[in-house]
Amino acid sequence: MTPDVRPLVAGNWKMNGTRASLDQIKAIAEGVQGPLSAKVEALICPPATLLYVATALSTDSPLAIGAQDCHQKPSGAHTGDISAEMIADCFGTYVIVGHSERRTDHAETDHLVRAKAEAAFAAELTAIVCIGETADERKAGQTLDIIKRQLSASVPESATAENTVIAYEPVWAIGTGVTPTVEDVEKAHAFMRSELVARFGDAGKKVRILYGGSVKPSNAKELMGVANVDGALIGGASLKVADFLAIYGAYEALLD
Ligand SMILES: O=C(CO)COP(=O)(O)O
Repeated sequence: MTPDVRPLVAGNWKMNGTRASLDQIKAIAEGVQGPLSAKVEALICPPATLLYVATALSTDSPLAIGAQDCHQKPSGAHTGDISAEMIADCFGTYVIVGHSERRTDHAETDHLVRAKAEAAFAAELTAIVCIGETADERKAGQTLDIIKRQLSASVPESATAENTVIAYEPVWAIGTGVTPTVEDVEKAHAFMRSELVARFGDAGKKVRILYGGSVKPSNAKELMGVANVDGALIGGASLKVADFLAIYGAYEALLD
């Protein structure tokens, strides 16, 4: 945790969810109502097909809704893509950019991710910029080099603590049930913090840095308690209402 920074517990549903899953949005929207919501923000990023209805279902809840990707242009001949403006038009307030699955499946570069984050800012969305090393890069001892490069090249110059969230997701920890040690998470997050402060000054002290990769109810308290970890980006466990709410609820004990 970072002093005076409101943590963000975010779920990334990836390519999962049909209209039947809207009941889960409703349950999460209800589940995050309560005193903890003043201290911890909750977000679900469903697939784009559910975005509009999901925001309608959560209007009376502190639950925020976001998208998983956007195009770098506001509109135009880009079959199959959605723009940041379209997300804002559906009342989404966040968009994930540069997830490792998009970097791999769609060959997205740091340069493109940065343009997408800029598109998000132009539409007044908060961009969650994902970075993280692969297993091979880690074995080669390049973890901090990769983090440094991705952070510097994927995050726009116009980033602020309000329009930008960083999600550190070691690729080898995604969907594997394996997480880095607390010491490794602490080291990576301290490094990101120092890089952000060096580049953005005081704003860099307040940019939220999420950890993502096999976050579960059983490890949430330990991981969320690490210095400079300002929340979680959760894949698989965010598809289960009870698990998402348990991870969110881990902050009850941490903020006591
Ligand atoms: O990629 C992730 C979130 O964006 C993490 O996924 P898992 O929580 O399923 O490991």
